[in-house]
Amino acid sequence: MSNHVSLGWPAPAKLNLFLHVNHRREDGYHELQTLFQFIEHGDVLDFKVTESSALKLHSNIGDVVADNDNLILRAAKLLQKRSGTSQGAEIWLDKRLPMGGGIGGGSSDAATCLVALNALWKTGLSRIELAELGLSLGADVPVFIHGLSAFAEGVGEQFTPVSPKEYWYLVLVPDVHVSTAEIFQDPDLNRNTPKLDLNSLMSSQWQNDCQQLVVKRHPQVAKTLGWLIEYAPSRMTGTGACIFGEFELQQQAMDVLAKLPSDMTGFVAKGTNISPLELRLAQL
Ligand SMILES: C[C@@](CO)(OP(=O)(O)O)[C@H](O)COP(=O)(O)OP(=O)(O)OC[C@H]1O[C@@H](n2ccc(N)nc2=O)[C@H](O)[C@@H]1O
Ligand SMILES: Nc1ncnc2c1ncn2[C@@H]1O[C@H](COP(=O)(O)OP(=O)(O)O)[C@@H](O)[C@H]1O
Repeated sequence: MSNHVSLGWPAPAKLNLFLHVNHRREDGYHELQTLFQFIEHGDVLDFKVTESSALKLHSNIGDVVADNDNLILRAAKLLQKRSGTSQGAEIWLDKRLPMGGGIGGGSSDAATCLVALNALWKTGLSRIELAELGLSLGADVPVFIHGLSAFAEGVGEQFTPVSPKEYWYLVLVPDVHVSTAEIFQDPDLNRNTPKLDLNSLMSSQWQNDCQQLVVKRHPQVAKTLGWLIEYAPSRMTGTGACIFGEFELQQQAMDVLAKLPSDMTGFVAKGTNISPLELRLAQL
């Protein structure tokens, strides 16, 4: 086996351009209608295939996430089990995305790991099979595996590729952790938005049904949204806490970033309807 390290596998972030909560099911899960778009900003993973089945992760986040919980190692183990391969891997994670902010970094890492190792181990699973594996790790993993901006329904597992406008975004990261479970359990969540067909959704005004509640519960999110909305149409992604504003031009987003108060953080990135992971896969 060679010492070759396969470098530069991107794990991009996503934004939920809209997020509607339609219904709470008997099992407590919520049916959603949401529009995912990737952004050109994310974590980066490197992989070295090994002959022994051991899996080893090196990362720049230390032990913030225990190995047993890390979605990268959990994804690699699942693929080993499902494919029966005897190979292992050494994996390096360069974590650049804020964690738990609704931009999907953990899910994207898991998806990149499944797609990259399936190629490097030559385990030959189809995209659909990989997405099925990924779904057991989290509702947002399949869209990252398919790699195209998509409208998703159900609990996020049924989707249709769509091509929303690729704006430049200024993404602000409030220094607060919003628990997805807590938001979905909150009696005040607006969970009864009527389901609409895709055409009506694409042409209606986009909103995030979790935003009002998160803003009420977390003053830091309210303050961040209140600041950004003065400069651009802005909303929350996922169950928070990140807020994004949309701009026609990179320079406009950079100009607003330059005005950011010292107690706020953020970054500028372009929306893209094809995941950067697809481009890396095509280079193999
Ligand atoms: C709602 C989204 C939109 O992108 O939020 P973000 O995580 O991105 O903020 C995701 O689909 C989230 O997916 P994921 O982050 O995998 O959620 P999970 O860990 O599976 O769910 C955490 C908890 O939230 C609740 N939950 C989650 C998803 C859903 N459709 N209905 C729910 O009621 C459940 O109580 C679940 O136990
Ligand atoms: N590789 C990983 N990167 C980020 N978070 C991870 C990872 N593996 C497990 N996690 C766990 O998943 C949680 C949610 O991660 P993340 O995907 O960044 O948030 P969100 O779904 O809100 O965008 C983190 O708080 C962390 O405990």
